[in-house]
Amino acid sequence: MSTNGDQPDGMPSSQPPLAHPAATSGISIRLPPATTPDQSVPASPSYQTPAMRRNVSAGSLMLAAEAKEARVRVIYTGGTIGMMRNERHVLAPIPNALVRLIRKYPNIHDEDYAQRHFGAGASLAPLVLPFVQGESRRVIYQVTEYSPLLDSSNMTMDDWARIAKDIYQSYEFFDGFVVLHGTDTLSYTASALSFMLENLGKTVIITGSQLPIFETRTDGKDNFTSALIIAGNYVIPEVCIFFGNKLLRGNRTVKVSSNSLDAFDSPNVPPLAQIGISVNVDYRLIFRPCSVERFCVHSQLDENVGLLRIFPSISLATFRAFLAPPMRGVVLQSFGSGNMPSNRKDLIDELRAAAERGVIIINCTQCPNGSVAEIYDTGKVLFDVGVIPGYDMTPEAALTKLAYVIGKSDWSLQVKKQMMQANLRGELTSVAAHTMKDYDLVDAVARSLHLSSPQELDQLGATLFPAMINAAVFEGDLKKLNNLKAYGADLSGTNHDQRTALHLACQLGDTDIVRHLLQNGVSVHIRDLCERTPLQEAVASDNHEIIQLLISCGAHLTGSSRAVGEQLCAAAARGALRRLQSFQLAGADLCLADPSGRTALHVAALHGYVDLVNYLLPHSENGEFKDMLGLTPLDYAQRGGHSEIVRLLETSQPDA
Ligand SMILES: NC(=O)C[C@H](N)C(=O)O
Repeated sequence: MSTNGDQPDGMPSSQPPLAHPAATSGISIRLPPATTPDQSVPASPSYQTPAMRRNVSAGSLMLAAEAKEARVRVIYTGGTIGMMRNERHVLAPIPNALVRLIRKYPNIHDEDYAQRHFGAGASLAPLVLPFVQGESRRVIYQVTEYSPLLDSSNMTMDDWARIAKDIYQSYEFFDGFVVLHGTDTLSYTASALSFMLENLGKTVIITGSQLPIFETRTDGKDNFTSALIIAGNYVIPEVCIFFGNKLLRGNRTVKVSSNSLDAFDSPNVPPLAQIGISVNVDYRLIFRPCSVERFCVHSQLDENVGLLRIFPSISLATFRAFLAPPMRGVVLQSFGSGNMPSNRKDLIDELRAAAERGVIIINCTQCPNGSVAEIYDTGKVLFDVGVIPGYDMTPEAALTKLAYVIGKSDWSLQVKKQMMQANLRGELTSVAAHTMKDYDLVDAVARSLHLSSPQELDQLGATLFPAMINAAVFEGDLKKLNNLKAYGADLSGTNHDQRTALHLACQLGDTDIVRHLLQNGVSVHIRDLCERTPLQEAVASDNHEIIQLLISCGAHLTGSSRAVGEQLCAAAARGALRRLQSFQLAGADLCLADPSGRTALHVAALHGYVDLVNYLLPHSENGEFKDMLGLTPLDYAQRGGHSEIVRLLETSQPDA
């Protein structure tokens, strides 16, 4: 790995999806046209625009793809991070200031790299994080600033929906997402987004700061750069919060301090990652979506929800008013392990009546730490009147989950209640953790090797488990895979070449194992040392069933359009029809050109493959592309003397 992060020409591209407009312009990252996604509609790949094809065939080749890069979209909503003191001497967000500052800040933006790769002086050019030792990818990022910028106290559910939709619309263009946000309501936004972003496969990090980034002393710079590094380099398919050197699961967080730089805590779950000299991710804690479904957004939240914190001598009038229509969901913040005054028949009757009216009432503790449980008579009384246990959910998570669940108009009341008790995104712990010691198997090996320190054990696990998982995948042994998981192995773990078990299973073409790994949350987005994804392995082995499985899980092609064009041309030169079909199934635009501007159709015409020409023609806009020599597929067919193909191409011309 070169120390400055530049890669030699010809390295496989790390460009995320082909759709990335920077792939065609080589200058700036632009976003796809804004459309409003239907709720729960899967994202559709949009990397086949005619403009893109024209650009590629015109030889406007992507410079950015030459370096090993990751693309991160930054959504800047407001918050102290971008605030300055106004004429009233109080902090308020300043429009159009953040990006201007970043461009001048060499620790956050490498102007030299940006100029070399995206063109000189382009104020729209993407921002570039200077290369970070120890991380494999240089982060290229684009900031979308919202208008108006908001203090997070002014944010509403509509703002959450806007963020969710923006992530949805650009999902395939970026490797990860960072949301800059005020800290006051950040835990609410993080919790809400964790539910709204369904089957999330990429890293989403929300961060902000306690001191403005414009000030000499600021936590904003560190929080922002660490969030960028993690979002670009680590596949953590969760909505996280980065603050105070810790990466926390968003829906487990609470803001615990209004002035400490360590403003957030996750009382019931340890940090997903800690940032010291290096980034240490605890992959065993990552909550992974385990259904074979694509990423989508559910933006319909119900606003008729509330938090009712009981206190000694609370009046019946207050209680009744709070539970009255239009209220549809209430988080009852009870005492201790879920208790309320059991001698207050008036309140209990009110709760029973509300539950019978269909109001969903969730019991969460007022304590910052711990869970509700049926331990005391004063707690059992709530269960008995139909109040649902919220286990160890934070009030923020319980409230936003209620808004999300009640907003699911196609779920019955019974399903909604079940969902409130289910662990949807790692937001609650409903059963005691299993008792098997995580590292039993590794312990046994360690004992025989006389290893003892926790670090040595961890290292042994990280080395042994991927190898053992791969052996099980190679043997097609599902039982062994399950056993390894029970022993504490992370099925998403990577080998030293950064390949996961899913890469191997796709390469081997074992559909059952692929399905099993996907159902166990193994990410489809992890790229190995050579930048290959599981989808590329499936294409290379021409396994259409596996390609479809991966696509239905949100996989998409990555890499520059030129690289795909080269592979299409290579397949066409071999007459490999099935490979072309594999690429098409994987979402590739069959018109993508190689560096000489030649498409698969040019090559198939030159080599006289009639079946390929027949297959490619309907996807090829009449086959009129010109390569760098100005030659069309028809010219190639004529020069090759392939009369059947000449006829096919001539009859496909619009004026034929
Ligand atoms: N530190 C902060 O960002 C606080 C600010 N009031 C906000 O939430 O927008």
